[in-house]
Amino acid sequence: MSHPRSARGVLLRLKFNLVLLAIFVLSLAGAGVYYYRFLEQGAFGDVRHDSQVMMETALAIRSYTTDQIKPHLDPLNADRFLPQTVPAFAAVETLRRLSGRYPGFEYREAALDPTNPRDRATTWEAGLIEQLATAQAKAPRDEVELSGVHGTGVARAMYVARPITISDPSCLSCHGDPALAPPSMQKVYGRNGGYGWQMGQTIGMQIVKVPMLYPLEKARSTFYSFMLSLVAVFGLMFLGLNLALSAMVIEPMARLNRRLEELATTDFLTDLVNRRRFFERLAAEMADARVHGTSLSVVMFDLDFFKRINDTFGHDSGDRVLKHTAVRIRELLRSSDCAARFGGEEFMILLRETPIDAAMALAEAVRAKIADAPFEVVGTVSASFGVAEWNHDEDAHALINRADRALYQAKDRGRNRVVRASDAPVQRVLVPMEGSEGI
Ligand SMILES: Nc1nc2c(ncn2[C@@H]2O[C@H](COP(=O)(O)OP(=O)(O)OP(=O)(O)O)[C@@H](O)[C@H]2O)c(=O)[nH]1
Repeated sequence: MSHPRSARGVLLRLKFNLVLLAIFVLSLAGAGVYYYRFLEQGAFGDVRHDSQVMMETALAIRSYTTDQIKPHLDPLNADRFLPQTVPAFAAVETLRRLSGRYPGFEYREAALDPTNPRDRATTWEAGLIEQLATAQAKAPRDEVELSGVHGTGVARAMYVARPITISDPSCLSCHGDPALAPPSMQKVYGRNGGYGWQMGQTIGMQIVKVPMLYPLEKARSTFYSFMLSLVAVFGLMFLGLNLALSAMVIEPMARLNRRLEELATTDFLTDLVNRRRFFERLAAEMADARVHGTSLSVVMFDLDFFKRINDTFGHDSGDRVLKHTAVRIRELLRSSDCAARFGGEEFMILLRETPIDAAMALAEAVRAKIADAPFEVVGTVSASFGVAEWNHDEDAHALINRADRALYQAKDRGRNRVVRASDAPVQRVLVPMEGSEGI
């Protein structure tokens, strides 16, 4: 009987843990998706910020070159062209030093028809310049900017691009009519590119690239640490809740169930098992005996003239006789035997692996144990016994009926004796009592 109880505990724990696991998996998935997006957005934000800073740095270098360097060095340009006086050159060269320290950070000024061939736009850059030119033409006064992600894997980078649109007429002194351009410049770059520019024309773009690999990897490792700590917290919670479940629910419930089971199967007066439990044990022992081909006997006995004891000494004295009878029976039984108070002053003993002769001997010992020593207050008490061995064909009722008939024969023959049951089945049907159904 302990198996179904522990099975109930296991089932309860299993259900509880499944619910817990489902909640955890859902929470983990929800928190994971939310947190990963949050970190990814943070990484994009950082990269965007870095690219803006870099773009502003390039603009600062450009304007410093135009305002502070170019005016001083321009007189020298007549003899020997100094590219350092060109704002684009100054910005590109300065920020190139930065990429030595921060690999992947790039600044470029790409043009469709550049003076310096190294500034020639790639196909992808040319497409961007077209887009910027279109946007700038639509909104000539606005600060146009395009940004996005370009490249894959390690080369994946965020770019920010701004158009280079001719707004200063002085630009045309070098890039308008080639005949008017400084000869020293033409000596360096030739006359093939970078001329014929118009005011308001978008001739190229400034483009900044900031690598995404590091911020995204940082976001990913933060994400894995977070998820790992969530799993660890859940593991501890899982353990704690299981311990609490055992201590606060499963164990008390099991104790309560054991107590209820005891109450439901024990006779409160004698502490022997009751009729219901006896039939359960009998069914189990019969099944076992059938499988193993062993013998099984029952001893049924009834105290003699018990009504007289009650009437003479009072009901409480009768109760004490019942109690002490149980004590005397117990002293003679093996732990594998089962004694029950069957009802009133009637008792039953189930003897496993016991043939009829051994059962008769045991019944005789019980009879002597009751009859030979007087009970307190009431004195000598005797009992009559019926003993039957199960024949492996009959059901529990037929076996009990045979023992019952033998018991009545013992009464008929003068009481205080043991009678062996006949092998013939009893025609008379016992009225089934509580707990005997279905046996
Ligand atoms: N004190 C006490 N008496 C009980 C209890 N249960 C049944 N009895 C009494 O047991 C008596 C049984 O009487 P009977 O069935 O006439 O049997 P008997 O007097 O023992 O006579 P025989 O069985 O023929 O020897 C009745 O008086 C019941 O009231 C109980 O729990 N306590």
